[in-house]
Amino acid sequence: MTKQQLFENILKKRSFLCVGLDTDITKLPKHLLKLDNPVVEFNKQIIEATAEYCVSFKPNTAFYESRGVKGWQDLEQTMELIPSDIFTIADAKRGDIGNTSEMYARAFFNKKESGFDFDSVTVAPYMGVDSVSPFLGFEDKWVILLALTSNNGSKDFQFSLLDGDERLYEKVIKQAHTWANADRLMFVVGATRASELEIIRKLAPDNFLLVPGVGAQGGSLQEVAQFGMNATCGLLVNSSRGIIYASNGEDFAEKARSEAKKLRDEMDVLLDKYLG
Ligand SMILES: O=c1ccn([C@@H]2O[C@H](COP(=O)(O)O)[C@@H](O)[C@H]2O)c(=O)[nH]1
Repeated sequence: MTKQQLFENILKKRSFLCVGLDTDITKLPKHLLKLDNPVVEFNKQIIEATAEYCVSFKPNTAFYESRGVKGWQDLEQTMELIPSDIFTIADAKRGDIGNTSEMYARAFFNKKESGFDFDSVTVAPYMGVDSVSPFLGFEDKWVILLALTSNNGSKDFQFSLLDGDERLYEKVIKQAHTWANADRLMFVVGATRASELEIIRKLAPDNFLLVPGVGAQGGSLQEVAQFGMNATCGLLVNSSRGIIYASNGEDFAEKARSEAKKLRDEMDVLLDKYLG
């Protein structure tokens, strides 16, 4: 999917919501556990209930990898259920020496070999250009590079001051601009770091930002939009637990739908306010 197509979907749906499919089998509603494939059934109902209100789905691969072969099969079946006009993110946080990164890229982008055809994958920048460029070798696919993460531990390294008063996350963003342009490269910025968004927008005026951390982690959607929105919206705001576990009863899909709609309705107002 191109940047323009993503922006058109945002305008059409009046939403920049990304629903996180972080499906933990221990948190599923009890009535689903009797089924042969509870994770896929749960995801199917969540996708059907929320697709109208979001422009992206983001399975965090850890929730599937932790269950071995069955988890990978569930992820593959889940991906088949996502409508083709919705942007997909493999939140896998990969990156290794070049030839290994090439294998990771094939795992998420080469459907013929692996069964997966994600639009994008999250990548850690720490190992540098040769660890990221294999992902960029796949035409029309996106790299979403970790810049400033939402967790407390982000302070351990990402805020470190380098020579000339530059912080490590700023260097990541600047350097990454020499690897790819805003048509193929997004950055992860936590919603809990909204105060940094003004600086980040100066460094990355045109890039989409994937912003996790609203909902369960307490980040503010209003602040993210105020400081982070650009002329093509430039934001994909993720909520996982706040939507998919809104209820663990038989009404889980209905409750997920209302949570997604609530966020979409707020986004609609914010799009009016900042994009006109
Ligand atoms: O900085 C980061 C990077 C990734 N994540 C991931 O996003 C979701 C957030 O889930 P919630 O339930 O909405 O808190 C999850 O998959 C994280 O691994 C992040 O939170 N922060």
